[in-house]
Amino acid sequence: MADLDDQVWVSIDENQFIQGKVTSIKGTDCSVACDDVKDIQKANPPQFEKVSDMAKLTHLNEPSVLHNLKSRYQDDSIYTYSGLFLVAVNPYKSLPLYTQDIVDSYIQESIKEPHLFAVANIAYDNLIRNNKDQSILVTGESGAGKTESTKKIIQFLTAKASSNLRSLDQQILQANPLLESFGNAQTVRNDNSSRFGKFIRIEVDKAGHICGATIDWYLLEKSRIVTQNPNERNYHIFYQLLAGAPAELLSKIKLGRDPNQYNYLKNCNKSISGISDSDEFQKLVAAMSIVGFSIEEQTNIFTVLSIILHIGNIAFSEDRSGQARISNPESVRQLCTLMSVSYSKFSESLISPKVKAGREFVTQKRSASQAKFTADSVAKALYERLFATLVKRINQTLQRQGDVHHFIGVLDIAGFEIFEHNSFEQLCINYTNEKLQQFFNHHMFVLEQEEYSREQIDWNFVDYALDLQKTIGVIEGTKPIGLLSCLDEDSVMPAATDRSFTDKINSIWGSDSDEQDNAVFQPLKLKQGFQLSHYAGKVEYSTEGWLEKNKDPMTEALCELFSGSEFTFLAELFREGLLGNQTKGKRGQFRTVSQRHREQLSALMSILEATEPYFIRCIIPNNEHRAGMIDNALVLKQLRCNGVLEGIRISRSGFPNRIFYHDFQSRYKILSKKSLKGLSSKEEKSSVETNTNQRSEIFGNYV
Ligand SMILES: Nc1ncnc2c1ncn2[C@@H]1O[C@H](COP(=O)(O)OP(=O)(O)OP(=O)(O)O)[C@@H](O)[C@H]1O
Repeated sequence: MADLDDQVWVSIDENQFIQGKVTSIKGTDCSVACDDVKDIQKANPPQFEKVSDMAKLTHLNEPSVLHNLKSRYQDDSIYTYSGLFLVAVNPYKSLPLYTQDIVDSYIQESIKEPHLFAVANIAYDNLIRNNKDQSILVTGESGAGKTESTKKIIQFLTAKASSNLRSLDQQILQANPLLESFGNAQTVRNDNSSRFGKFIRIEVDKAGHICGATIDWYLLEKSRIVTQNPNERNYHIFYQLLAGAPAELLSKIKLGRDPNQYNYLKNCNKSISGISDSDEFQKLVAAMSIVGFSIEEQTNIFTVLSIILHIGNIAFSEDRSGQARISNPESVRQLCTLMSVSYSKFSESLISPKVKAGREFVTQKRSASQAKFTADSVAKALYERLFATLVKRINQTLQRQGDVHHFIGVLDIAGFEIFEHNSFEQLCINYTNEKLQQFFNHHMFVLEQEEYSREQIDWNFVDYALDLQKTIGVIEGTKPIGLLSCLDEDSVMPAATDRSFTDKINSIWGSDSDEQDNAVFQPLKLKQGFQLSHYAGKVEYSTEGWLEKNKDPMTEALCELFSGSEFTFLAELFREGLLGNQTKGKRGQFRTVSQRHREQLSALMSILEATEPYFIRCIIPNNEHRAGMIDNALVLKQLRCNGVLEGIRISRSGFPNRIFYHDFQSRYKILSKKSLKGLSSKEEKSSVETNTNQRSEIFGNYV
């Protein structure tokens, strides 16, 4: 409880706090100089104003954290430490924080202010000192600044640990425009939104120089190829190609310049204000050359993009019996020439495919909408495979001969998502974040434990990683069967539907036990779906379309057709193992999206667990993309979702403050009976111990 004249925070609703001063205390009643209070939390003394590490705050509560971030942000101090986290608030304006001079200052450690460079610098130094791999985990919601932060970390590392080969540094930096052209798109939240997650490992040799890099990618948003919201766009590359490619190239790959000619591009935005797609194309081609793509390879890649756009233009009609027909056969013939596959086989696989029934093959009749669905699936699969090849090719260039001693990995992955409508994609991303948060909690636990035993302090610290296990168990568990395994089972059952899958998981996880109100899984009463409690909050998932979303869209016949193409680049896209998912499962089916994601995630977690991690939390300050403005509710929501508040909760359950003996002496010497002047550091320590033992009622457990 607060004392007279204390500065306090008063909550006026869940997300708003105002500062006040205690004016009188009578018994349990307390008057504060402000109105409408619900809850009071202590404010910090003035010397803590704008502290660069919030772990130092005497009162570590939500309003203090928000106030501190906000007042620093107003001074353009966008980076703040919060214990193990570096919090980065998107400035939405260009700040002079990333010049070569600033890079040099962080390398020389002449600036102490929180910064991405400071984190990267420590990671590098620890790699050398501790002889251990390092990882920097950057998360945040869309538009929060993850990709920009990742680029800056890599900029710093290439400067600090510059390779002996200048060309390699350049290639690492230039891989980015390539990834952005093919993996980023305009969305309502961000004009340059990454639609995939990535883990970039910067590899270092024994001498401490960069000797290579490897990029892993996760969960590319394939649906965007086929449909986009009206205020968004398809992937940048399509617009860049149409706007910037020379006329001869376009004519060679059978493309026109106008995006309105293509179904996959015409129903959404065509341009982004302030961006020239044509200039971006020139930059892309330059980057492709630096990364080592030959002109032939570039043309092959652009041809596949043309194929995708033409697949989107295949028009289907139906005859009287409901059998699909291709109504623009001439254009589809041209498309087949571009693909170097037989027209009859291709059209058959779309409108009347042969499928295995027992030992025999039977011809299936397809409606126009079914045929369109298959064509769209082919386009999506082609794009994903093209993206996979591109990254694989970049990795080949970035892998140098020479011994990789250790790496610093930078993970740039979407943060926790709670939308109005949450589907399979949100479950995958939230599951990933749940695992990453568990990793963080466990790491924090281990560090605390080490610290306490070093200081020989009695402790009873809980491993908060276990809190998250219940939810993770529901998603990935095996007993009785987790959501994802259940989905995989149903995805290969001919008779299963989204409804039957939902009923099944509800009956497994949503039993009517006494504990049901507290259970992490709850069936939804009014909708087809379920609710899951994540550390960041409860999320309702709708299960519509999950079976289709989870299946590999390519049939065996289509894979065979493409892998037999004379256009070898296209055929190679269907080679075994490209997506790591083509090794067939037990029943001869292709791997599902969920299987692949679980495998990738588990590989990622094993890598991360063997590293020393650093955590960067990017925050979007407002939804208007405006500089200098903080939306309290929005920022608090993110601090909850990204684990910063969870981290604070955990620190508060231990010993929240750590003060050097010397600082402690100067701050509290007035309370000591003895003179504490001129003590050696050893004496300082013992005098702090004596004084705190005597006055534990004053210091509580703060030291
Ligand atoms: N440090 C920064 N300095 C200046 N502007 C920034 C900075 N960080 C982010 N921005 C601005 O915010 C925009 C969005 O940032 P970014 O693309 O990095 O977000 P993101 O978190 O990666 O989003 P998504 O998940 O959608 O990919 C950038 O295009 C840029 O305009």
